[in-house]
Amino acid sequence: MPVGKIFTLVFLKRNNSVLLGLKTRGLGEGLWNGFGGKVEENETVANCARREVEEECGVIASDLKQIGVVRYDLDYDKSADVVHIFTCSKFDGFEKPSEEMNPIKWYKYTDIPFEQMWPDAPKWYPFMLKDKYFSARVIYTDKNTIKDSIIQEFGSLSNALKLAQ
Ligand SMILES: COc1nc(N)nc2c1ncn2[C@H]1C[C@H](O)[C@@H](COP(=O)(O)OP(=O)(O)OP(=O)(O)O)O1
Repeated sequence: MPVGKIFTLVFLKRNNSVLLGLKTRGLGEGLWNGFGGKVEENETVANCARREVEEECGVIASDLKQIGVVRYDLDYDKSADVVHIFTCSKFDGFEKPSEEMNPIKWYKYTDIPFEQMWPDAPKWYPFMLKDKYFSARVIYTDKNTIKDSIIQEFGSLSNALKLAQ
């Protein structure tokens, strides 16, 4: 399946909590997620991650670390999307909601609202929360149904990125 869109998704962390936002529009509307969006033309993945965090929750990320990648095969769309996953535990400014993510809320790692998130989230969040390098591939038959998935942990990011290609 040809890769269509490339996205970023960033998780700010503090005291065993992660900042999530409720998406108010577009892809994933009504679901809690990290902060991110489409990589623009002539933009690096890391610059996209930094820009989206500032646009969507108002802070400047200073130690962004890419830890994984998820490839989504969307059977219903006959296309595949790739989402680059980052974590960040140092940032400047105060987090605030935006037009696209409102409200925002710090969730304890033990209290994440998986019932109001994309169905794939519980599969790879454990790796993200532990800052383990990982690669995942998820096949959706429709927006609510996962046909198959594979998640693998790696010792380095470069190896993790290979599986998603
Ligand atoms: C298909 O499954 C998905 N699961 C999860 N957990 N997250 C996903 C999935 N598909 C996309 N995402 C993430 C990737 C991005 O962080 C957002 C979607 O970004 P959006 O479409 O809002 O991108 P923007 O560039 O911000 O869009 P606008 O042009 O509308 O501002 O969800």
